Amino acid sequence: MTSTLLPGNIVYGGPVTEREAQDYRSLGQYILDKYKSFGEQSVLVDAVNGVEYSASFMHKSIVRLAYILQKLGVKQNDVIGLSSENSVNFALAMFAGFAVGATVAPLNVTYSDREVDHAINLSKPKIIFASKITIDRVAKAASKNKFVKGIISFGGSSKKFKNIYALNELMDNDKFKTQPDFLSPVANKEQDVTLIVCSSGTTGLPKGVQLTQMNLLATLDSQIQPTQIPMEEVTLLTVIPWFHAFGCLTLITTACRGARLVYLPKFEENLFLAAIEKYRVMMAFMVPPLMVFLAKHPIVDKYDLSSLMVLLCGAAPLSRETEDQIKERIGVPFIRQGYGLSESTLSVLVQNDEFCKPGSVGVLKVGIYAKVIDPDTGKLLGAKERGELCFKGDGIMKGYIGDTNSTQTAIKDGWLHTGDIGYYDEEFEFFIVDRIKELIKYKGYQVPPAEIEALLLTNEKIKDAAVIGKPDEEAGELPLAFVVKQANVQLTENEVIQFVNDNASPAKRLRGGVIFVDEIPKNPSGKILRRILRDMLKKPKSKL
Ligand SMILES: Nc1ncnc2c1ncn2[C@@H]1O[C@H](COP(=O)(O)OP(=O)(O)OP(=O)(O)O)[C@@H](O)[C@H]1O
Ligand SMILES: O=C(O)[C@H]1CSC(c2nc3ccc(O)cc3s2)=N1
Ligand SMILES: [Mg+2]
Repeated sequence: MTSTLLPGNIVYGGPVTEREAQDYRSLGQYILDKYKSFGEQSVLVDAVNGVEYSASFMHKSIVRLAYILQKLGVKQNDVIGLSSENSVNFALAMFAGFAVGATVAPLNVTYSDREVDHAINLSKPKIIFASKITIDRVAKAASKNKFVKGIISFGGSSKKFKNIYALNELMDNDKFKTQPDFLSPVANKEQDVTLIVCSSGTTGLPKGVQLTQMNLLATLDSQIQPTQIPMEEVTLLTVIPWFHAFGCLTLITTACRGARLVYLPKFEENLFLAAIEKYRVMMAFMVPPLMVFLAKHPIVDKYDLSSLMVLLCGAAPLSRETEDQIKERIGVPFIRQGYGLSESTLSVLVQNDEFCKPGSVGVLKVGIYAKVIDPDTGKLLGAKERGELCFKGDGIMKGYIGDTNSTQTAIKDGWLHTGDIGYYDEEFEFFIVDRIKELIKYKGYQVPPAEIEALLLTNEKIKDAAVIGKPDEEAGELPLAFVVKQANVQLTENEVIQFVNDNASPAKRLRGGVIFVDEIPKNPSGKILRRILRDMLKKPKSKL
């Protein structure tokens, strides 16, 4: 399927022809019915302890937990918080929340006390699920906010909040064991918010992105088109956190497709590679730092990764060099980069067999419209012209919770303005350049840090790198690199500067210098936290 150009330089990914999820009464009902139909098939695998969960186990447990939530007073459109690393309980809690027609609000497990407080004040959950590692922070935040009536613990406890229930005790209680099935309330699909995901907070405080029942159901339908990547009965691996849009949406889509999803609660080098080998993983969800790990880390050679057929990568820029290195090193036949935002439910662009030029993020998914505009004038641009990417389609969020101003800036006439600069070529294949906010302004040139980072990563002595603009009175900003050296190598600032001089256009030279660091700060979905690097620059040199 190729995209078409509509009048006014609008690119269209083509119609959604398959309809299935949209005809259900709710997302919760769809997931329940899907799990029921998959019977004893294994659908989730905990790669840490090797426990496998069947679809019928998931169905039975979701039904029971849905009754429990109702007994605890959770009603349709009430909000349920969910603060946990990837675990079977995360999936059960989310799907049971969907079943009762509640709005599920996953919370980042790395949030500090202050950030948990910020996030729950956006979504105002009545009940919060918390795991052992988050319960103390959740309890503290709950005690300060009257709207939280109870916490359901996956393990562990806290003295900071009175009303804590243990999930296993609730589930074992005979009162809740009676019913074989659960009927989800009929949703008002266009209006009811089923998920509130927090944006990553890369450019500021995280925003509460409200996704409706229809956003999710329509996205699920777009995923079952014959042109999309098939996932039925495929073994997939994920370590992307489920509290993040990318992780959360891929958990939901794989659940509805009867895939076997092997998950890790956090990234651990050996465990990640061992899981691919042990479970003969065919597809893995990836973010660029994981791709760089596969491309560069010495221990990768110790594992049999021959089962890997597809790597699905998104969330941050992936360089064509890293892509090539992986193909050469482990011979993965397909690398499929995608591009999406919390605000777009899942990816809006993805590569396929036909459109997979190195460095591209692929073509529009079915049902999605795109346009590229001049960020200053708003003028519509054509092929090969760089500008702000805007998208329209069924997956575009309802809005940011409690923030009409930001919603109106982000969505105009139904078009989501992404804040990302990119372009499409003559075949309507898209390329991301960088975020508008992160472009370095050197003497009137716009320098995308992602391009310099990609170049630096091609250097064998460099393990990781990040580039920011260093404020400069004369030039505006000067490109400056933070560099992590590979173990046991000699590398000087001058060598790095020379390397860029030899391989990039003059505006990209590292005129701001090079700072060697032990690690590049990144958030759990693999995005470089440039604001932390900027703060480091402001501090006196001795503290670096
Ligand atoms: N394949 C990709 N290549 C480059 N950038 C990508 C890709 N996929 C996603 N992104 C980036 O991720 C962004 C969406 O991420 P997300 O919704 O998680 O939050 P965020 O934009 O990082 O944070 P915030 O909006 O809170 O500042 C996109 O706007 C884009 O900048
Ligand atoms: O649709 C797919 O097949 C995969 C390929 S990569 C991808 C992504 N989805 C999101 C959703 C949110 C976000 O911030 C980034 C991505 S990349 N989806
Ligand atoms: Mg954003």
